[in-house]
Parts: sequence; C-alpha cells; structure tokens
Amino acid sequence: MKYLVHMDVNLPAGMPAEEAAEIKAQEKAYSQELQRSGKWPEIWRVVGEYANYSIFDVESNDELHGILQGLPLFPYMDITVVPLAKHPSDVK
Ligand SMILES: O=C(O)C[C@H]1C=CC(=O)O1
Repeated sequence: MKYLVHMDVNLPAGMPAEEAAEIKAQEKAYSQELQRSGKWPEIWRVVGEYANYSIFDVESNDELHGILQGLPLFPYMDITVVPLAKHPSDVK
C-alpha cells in the first residue's frame, strides 16, 4: 500500500542547538534505514520550507502509523497522510 505523506517540522524556538542537532541526526538515521528497506522509497524537500513530501510503501495503515510515531521528530511535526490507489490511466 502506498501513501503520500507531508511532514511539516516545527522545532521549538528555545530548543538548544545541540539537542536539535541530536534529534536531527537520529531522524536521519531512522529515515535512511527505512529508505534502504524499501518502505520509504521517496523523500523530497519542499522548497523554502522545513517540510517534506514522502512516499511510503508499507503493508497496512497500522504499519505506517507505527513508522510515523517512531520518527524522532514526530513530537515536532504536523503530518498529513494521503492513501494512494492505482490510477486507471497508469501504463505501468
Ligand atoms: O528534514 C525533514 O524533512 C524531516 C525528517 C524527515 C526525514 C529526515 O531525515 O528528517
């Protein structure tokens, strides 16, 4: 099952720089492990924003929910999820 996910990150202005850097490093490792597994095949930066659009390819709503809840930046994100179905005009 494929999903389009929008993640909008809002770190608190008062968060110490070292703490922010540590969470971002954890997030990067978590994300890259999932990318290598094939569950997170695409991630794109939104130009001019601390936000991304990502494609997830997972087995279920519950699996995606668990992955998103496990994001180290999850407490600081607004997330929207769009479930995707195959388009009838897709030639693949
Ligand atoms: O930078 C972001 O868009 C937030 C987050 C998602 C993956 C990652 O490494 O950081």
